[in-house]
Amino acid sequence: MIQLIDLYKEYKTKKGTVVGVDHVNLTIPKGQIFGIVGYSGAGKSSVLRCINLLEKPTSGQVLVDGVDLISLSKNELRLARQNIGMIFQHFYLISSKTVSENIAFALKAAGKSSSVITERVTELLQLVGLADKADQYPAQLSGGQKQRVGIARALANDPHVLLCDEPTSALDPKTTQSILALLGQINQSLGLTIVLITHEMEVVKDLCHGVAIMQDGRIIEEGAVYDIFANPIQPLTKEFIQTTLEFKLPQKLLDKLDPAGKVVKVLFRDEAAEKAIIADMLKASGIHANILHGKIEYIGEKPLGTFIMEVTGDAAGIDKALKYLESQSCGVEVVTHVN
Ligand SMILES: Nc1ncnc2c1ncn2[C@@H]1O[C@H](COP(=O)(O)OP(=O)(O)OP(=O)(O)O)[C@@H](O)[C@H]1O
Repeated sequence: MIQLIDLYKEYKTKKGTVVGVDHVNLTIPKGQIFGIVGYSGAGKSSVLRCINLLEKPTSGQVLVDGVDLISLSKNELRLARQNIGMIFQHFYLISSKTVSENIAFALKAAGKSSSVITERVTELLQLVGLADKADQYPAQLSGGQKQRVGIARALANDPHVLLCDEPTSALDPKTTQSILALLGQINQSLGLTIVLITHEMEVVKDLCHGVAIMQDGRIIEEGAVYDIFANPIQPLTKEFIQTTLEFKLPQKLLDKLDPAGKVVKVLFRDEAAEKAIIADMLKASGIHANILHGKIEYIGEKPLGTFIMEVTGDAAGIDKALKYLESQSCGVEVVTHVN
């Protein structure tokens, strides 16, 4: 488990003091994949780098498996850091060393014997699917393969925690999927706690159990990924979720909308996503609904339906229809801009 207690980090620059992390409190349960989302400058990297004290917090506490890292001596911290692996957007492999040597480097630094190193490197290469690339150099690898080496190196000393700093931002969508699948598999098979920072909500949806949204050094919203998608509160959270909806209504269609009607976004949560609620709503209210966009997806194991529809009819009927949806635990939002 990772606990950040009143974590505060400021940077002294020539232009003055910059606050990177502004009194963050966060608990990440053991074995979770936890996403931290936010725009550039929100403080994601600062939080992540405080978890292994790559950045020393100005104040607050960082507890990993109950151990307060800030209170440790230099030597104790060196050992504690072996429990915390890290991977990076730009991989940071040593270009003059082969794939095997890059992975072995982390084991050598931890003082492992050469027979242990040889055995462990072989094991790790198998785990990340690079058994045939052992003697290649980083320049001979694709981006996805480089990240696999980064993951193997980070796992070399059997950490309990893996910190991922935008691990797929430099990769194409297909490679991104394969790296996310590998991280998911590692989380399952090794029970590793993974903290992943990203600006892509899609990554969070596909991989994470929990998520925190950051803005200006603070966590503005946090929770289980399904709950955040099904019931976002903060405008910024809604904005991030909107980026995963992958649709744009044609302008021609928008021009034709009835000015007396309303365009509503409806979230069908849990079992509501699998029921014929729209048909029941029409029956109950006598209004008309024109579906402009709709999809049902599964986040984790739970269904979430998102529908955009134009509702027309008398005002009382529209009101009744929207109230009916709310009574069925649907999230209802009247939207003027749907793009
Ligand atoms: N070493 C540093 N020196 C001075 N200011 C810093 C330093 N590192 C971060 N900051 C500042 O702290 C704030 C948070 O930065 P941080 O890199 O943590 O955000 P981020 O959300 O990870 O952004 P990005 O996605 O661009 O990496 C920003 O205002 C940034 O300019």
